Amino acid sequence: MTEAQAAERIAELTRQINHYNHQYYQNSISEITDFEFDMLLEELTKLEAEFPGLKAPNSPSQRVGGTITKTFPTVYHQYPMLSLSNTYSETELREFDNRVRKVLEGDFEYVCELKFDGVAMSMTYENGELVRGVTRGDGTRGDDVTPNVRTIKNIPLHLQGKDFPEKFEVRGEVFMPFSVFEQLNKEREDIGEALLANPRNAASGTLKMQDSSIVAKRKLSCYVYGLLGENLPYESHSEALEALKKWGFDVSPTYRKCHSIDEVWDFINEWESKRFELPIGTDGIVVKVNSYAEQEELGYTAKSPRWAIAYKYKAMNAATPLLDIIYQVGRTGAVTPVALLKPVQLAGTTVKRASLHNANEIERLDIHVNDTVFVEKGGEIIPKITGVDTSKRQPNSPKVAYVDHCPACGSALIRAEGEANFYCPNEDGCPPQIKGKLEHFISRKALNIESLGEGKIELLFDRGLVRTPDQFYDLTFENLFGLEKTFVDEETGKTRKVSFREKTVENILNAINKSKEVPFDRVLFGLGIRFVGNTVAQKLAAHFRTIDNLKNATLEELVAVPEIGERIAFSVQHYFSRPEHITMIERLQAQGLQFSLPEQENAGPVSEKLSPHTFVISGVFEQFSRDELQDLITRNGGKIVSSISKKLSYLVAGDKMGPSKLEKANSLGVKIISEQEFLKMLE
Ligand SMILES: NC(=O)c1ccc[n+]([C@@H]2O[C@H](COP(=O)([O-])OP(=O)(O)OC[C@H]3O[C@@H](n4cnc5c(N)ncnc54)[C@H](O)[C@@H]3O)[C@@H](O)[C@H]2O)c1
Ligand SMILES: [Zn+2]
Repeated sequence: MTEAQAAERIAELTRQINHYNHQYYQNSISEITDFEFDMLLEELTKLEAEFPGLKAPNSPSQRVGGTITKTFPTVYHQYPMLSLSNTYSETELREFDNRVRKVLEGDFEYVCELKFDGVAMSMTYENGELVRGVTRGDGTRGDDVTPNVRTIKNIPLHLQGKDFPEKFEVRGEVFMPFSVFEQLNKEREDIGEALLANPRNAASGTLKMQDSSIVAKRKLSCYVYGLLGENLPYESHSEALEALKKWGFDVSPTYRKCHSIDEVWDFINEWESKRFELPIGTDGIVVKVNSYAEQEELGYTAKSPRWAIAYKYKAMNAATPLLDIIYQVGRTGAVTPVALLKPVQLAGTTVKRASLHNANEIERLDIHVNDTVFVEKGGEIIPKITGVDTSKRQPNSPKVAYVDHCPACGSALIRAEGEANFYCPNEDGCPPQIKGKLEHFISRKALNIESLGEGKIELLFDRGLVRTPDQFYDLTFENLFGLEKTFVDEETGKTRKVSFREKTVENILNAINKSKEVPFDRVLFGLGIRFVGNTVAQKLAAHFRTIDNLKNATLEELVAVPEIGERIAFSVQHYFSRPEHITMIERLQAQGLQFSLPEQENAGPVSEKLSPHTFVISGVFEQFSRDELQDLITRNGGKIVSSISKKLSYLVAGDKMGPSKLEKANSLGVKIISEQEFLKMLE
């Protein structure tokens, strides 16, 4: 390669790596696999070594890849948060060991730890109290996300015992367990939101959220793996880990001291498949020299310590022919393509299907009919297609054409601007949407009609007994008794019989009757309005109190509710614009379902003290949730508005208010008051 060719290639690699870094760290999106990314970076590093004159001082090979955001306060790290050099090969791991042994004399120890796949976090403690949580950012400066870190249950706010240093920093990995991730995606699918790609991206996206109460619901977790500070009384990494455990931190019990690189290699082999049994994602092993004095001797490069290396496992993948693509239609009409594959063994399971997410993904992968594709199983349960083996492509094989009509009802599909998914617009006439809506209505968080599981809904639908939720309430013993159907599982060929015996029918009718007591917010959730998940339903119910108020709300009134954006507001209005929906709600009301919050809470204003003032509330408050505060304002004659304008009477500012809001209020001369000052107004 000539120098000119190298320069061109370096420029191209730099551009690509910067782009993927930006997507990964700023937007929590992986456009390519970690392995592909690491290969690009390795290629760049090698070229720069060969042509040192072409190495730019700010090349991505020289810098930690992350970025800081503009939405959180920026904090300088006391100790830089570096990256780890990484390798996928045993040879390079042994080369690392050789380099270490050249510097250190005699025997030394390594500590091997699992590399949990999440987001690095720096936590500072003073006098035993958590005072700050900061992301890695660009390594020098990170985002101060303390309120979000406080919501993580296994990060102690106060330390146990007494023998901890006055001030120190702990490093750890914040991650989302698989079970939480799957539940979150299920909820997102339920309300028609785009699915999150993997638990790491979900964890990093969650930490960047402005509303800590939502972060708390996401159930993040943290394993700590490092201690830093001045004059600490520990001589090695493993001693520090033991101390951290004593003070109440969660240190994964999986680490091990090793006395040679062979022992390290054994540890790596041992976890290669065992890691899949863990409830969280891991992508490798971190090998660290144990003694602090020896770590200092080895030192650092600009980007990573010389005393540690990450051995990364290659994701398990296999090549297999694509047999077909089928299109599933969900409750909200979203169409999801699923690849049917020639069965192939992967990480101990037989894979027959893989998710393709959406039309963009098929386009990006450039899949042609009959292609041989690569499937990969990361930690996630559903395998994914990561690429096409183009060498096996049959000549003249056409590109896969995405369906343009609903496979279930034949309607022409639509795609809203900026959305990845196609939708079937036939919301009240498309069988999978109808069945999906019925299943949603009876689900536990909605009307909770136990004993009407999936197969039974299908049976009721097939017999023409129930098409809309109000028809559940017309069902009688005679309708149901004796109904029967045998289902065949497509995958396994096993059959399952659903039958309505006397006891079953009684249970169902009881549950239907009991659902009339389910509170308004859950009924609202059960209606299955797109983008109205259970949290949104609670907020709407608390704010509007009755279905009539909600139905008649203007767009402006809807977006004035905290957390309700235009997308939700439009969807709510669209729902109530359909006469079929109004008729159905009226029938449900006539059956006695709850369409308002109880009377006593529904009392009118308790005072007119705040009239005729307008309020915007922003940030997190000490004594009240935002909903409570908002309720307090309206019940005392004040009015909540959505945006800051010159006419606004007060901005009630809590902790962690966005800087842009503050700036706007200041520039318009709006009066800014604290929670305390606000409470004074009510005295
Ligand atoms: N797919 C993409 O588009 C894309 C883009 C950018 C980066 N990446 C991936 O991210 C990697 C670079 O990220 P990085 O610099 O954070 O490196 P890294 O994630 O490979 O290693 C450093 C990080 O490991 C984590 N870690 C987990 N367990 C640890 C332990 N026991 N001890 C110490 N650290 C531990 C820490 O968060 C630390 O910051 C790349 O190698 C690539 O795989 C992917
Ligand atoms: Zn359809």
